[in-house]
Amino acid sequence: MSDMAGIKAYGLILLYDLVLWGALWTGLVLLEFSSSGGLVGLWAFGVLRWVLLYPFTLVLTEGKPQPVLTRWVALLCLLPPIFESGRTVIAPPGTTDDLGLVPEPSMVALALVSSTVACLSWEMGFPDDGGNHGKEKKKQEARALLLRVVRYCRPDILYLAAAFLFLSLAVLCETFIPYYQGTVIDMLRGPYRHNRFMYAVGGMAFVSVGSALCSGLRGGLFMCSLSRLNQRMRHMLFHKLVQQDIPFFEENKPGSLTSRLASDVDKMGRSVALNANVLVRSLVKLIGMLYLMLSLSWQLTIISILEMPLLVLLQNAYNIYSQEYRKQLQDCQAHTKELASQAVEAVRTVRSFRAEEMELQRYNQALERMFQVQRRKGIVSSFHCLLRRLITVGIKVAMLFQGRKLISSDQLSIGSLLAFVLFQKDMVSSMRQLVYVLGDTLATVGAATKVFTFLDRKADQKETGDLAPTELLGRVAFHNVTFYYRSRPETPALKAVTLVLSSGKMTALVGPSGGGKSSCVSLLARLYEPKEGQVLLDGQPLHCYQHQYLHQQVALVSQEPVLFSGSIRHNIEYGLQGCTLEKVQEAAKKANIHNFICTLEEGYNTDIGECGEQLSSGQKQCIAIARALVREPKVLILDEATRGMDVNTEHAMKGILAGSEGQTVLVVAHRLETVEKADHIIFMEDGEVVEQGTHKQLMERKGRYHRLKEELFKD
Ligand SMILES: Nc1ncnc2c1ncn2[C@@H]1O[C@H](COP(=O)(O)OP(=O)(O)OP(=O)(O)O)[C@@H](O)[C@H]1O
Repeated sequence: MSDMAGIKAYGLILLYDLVLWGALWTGLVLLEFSSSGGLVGLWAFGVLRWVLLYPFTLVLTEGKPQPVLTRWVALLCLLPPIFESGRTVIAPPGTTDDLGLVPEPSMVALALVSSTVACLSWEMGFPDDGGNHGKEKKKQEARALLLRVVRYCRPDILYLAAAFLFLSLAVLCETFIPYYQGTVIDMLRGPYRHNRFMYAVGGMAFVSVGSALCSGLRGGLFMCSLSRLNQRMRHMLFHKLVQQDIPFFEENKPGSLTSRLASDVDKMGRSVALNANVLVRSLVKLIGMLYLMLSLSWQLTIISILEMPLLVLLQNAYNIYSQEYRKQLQDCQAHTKELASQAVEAVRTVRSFRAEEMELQRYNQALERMFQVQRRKGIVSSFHCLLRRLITVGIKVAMLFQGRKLISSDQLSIGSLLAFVLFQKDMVSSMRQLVYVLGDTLATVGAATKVFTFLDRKADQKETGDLAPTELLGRVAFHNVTFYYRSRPETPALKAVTLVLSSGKMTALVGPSGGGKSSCVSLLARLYEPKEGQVLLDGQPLHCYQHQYLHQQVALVSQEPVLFSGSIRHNIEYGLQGCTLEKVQEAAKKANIHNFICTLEEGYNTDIGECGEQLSSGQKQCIAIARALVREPKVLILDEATRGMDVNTEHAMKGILAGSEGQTVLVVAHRLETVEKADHIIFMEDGEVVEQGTHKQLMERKGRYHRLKEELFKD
């Protein structure tokens, strides 16, 4: 349905409803039924109105009414009995008028305004999108996302229920404050009646204190549930992140992942706890105030309500720009953060290449881009603010003119006008908040999407099995393994590699840089999955083994061992539960680092600083080796682990490599001695196994190994 056709349908329905309401009302008055019936009668009248109005809506829309139209019609008919039921419940006994079968005209007007405001607000937040299926799907997804966030709040349901209760009470009390203020002013003008004056002042004090108290409780409870939600979400997200496959971390920069954890989770939490808070608060307040304003003057109410559609239109236009700028700003912030952390983390490399100026330039460019976006966002925001103020002032002036007219014709008292002006101010801010909160909620859907994308992401790895044999020989076989890195889907890193690491033997992988040695190591450590072929441990594919078991049996010391901030002991026993100090010391002795550790004041409890920055690279490697050895692995992988060691440490390492009884050792080494001592040497080039055999055999063959030996293994 086009916009014009839609507006026409709304107009016709309203007209039909007026005629219907008039006819029913006249009929009942003539039959003298209008002043009896009570709540039941009101409900019956509402349902009857709907039964007559809905088929008319169907006829008008050829049987396909927009959901918003259906909602609007239902609200229009049912809000009067709902309001009256609410009023009867909260009003003190004996203070309500006798309810007739037909709702009062003011009640019908209130229902019309409320249903229009509610539907407009809903549409702004979650518009239904007729034939535009792509957009409609997006909106549905946004709705589903928001509902999903709400579902995550379930454990805090008690806090939230209490918070919403206090919120409603606070708002109701707040709504009555201007009303009592107007009453007090009117009393000051007329003859002084002590009891009534005290009653009005007491009422004002009561609602003011009640509102402050309930607001405080509401705020505390909301903040509490928000913090709990944040904590839960961060825990879940971090849990999910650490389970992801390695290619995922290559594709997603650490900066953006940590910003997901920190700011996006926070934004998402805010969208439910804070926005729901403002949403309910504004809605309850708006409806309450509309009711009181209509009871004071319907003409002034209509003028002040005009502000709403104008503000909605303005906000709608503003949201389109602001969302775009917000997204751009988020990207810019993430980029700037990433540049800064990259430069700080790699400060040694930056210094050694004298690249400070270049890094500064890159950072400045990123800052400049961010500034441009911020500036454009600021300009749009100022325009928006200006137009909003102009609308507000215009409406206020019109209201004052009309108010003066009503006072001079004795239709309104000065106190009522004052109360009205106070209500109007509040109503506008409630409407603004409502409109803002809907825009903001949609904007935070972006944050929720990012969080849930990670939360729902399944690691691109085969399901881990539950094999955990007590006896393991440690025989490794690569069977026709072909492997691609995800960032280079066209170039295979390994091409149909077939090789065997005999149990209890030491095998050396050698070859020129980029030959595929580290890729083999990564596959054996199950950091990646082969595209074709299999990596077998004792004849079983790696993924069939229990995760924990596999990483205890296959331990890796990588090219650049990563240590964590904390003590030396923490780093050696990393990932092991219940590891004794004796075992840690034993592993450290084997890795030839025990003596050094003993020279430190706090021994194994010495803090090694962030990423082990207080240690030399050789010491770091020794600790990484101890970390592997403490697991007593059946398969030990040393990927160029001899790099960066001093002569003593290197000698000690050779001892370990030679004397590792029953342990299958795979070493990617650059040094001649290490390779010569290996039981088996595999020469790799361009992702393929080119030659293999013992040192002697390969030297005799005088092939690639022999040719490369001099240059590659030169000391
Ligand atoms: N993370 C990665 N993403 C994309 N390509 C990669 C990645 N790591 C390695 N490669 C590529 O895969 C191929 C094999 O690299 P690999 O690191 O296995 O070689 P290598 O023999 O260990 O080299 P080096 O001795 O220099 O460590 C190379 O062409 C390399 O550029």
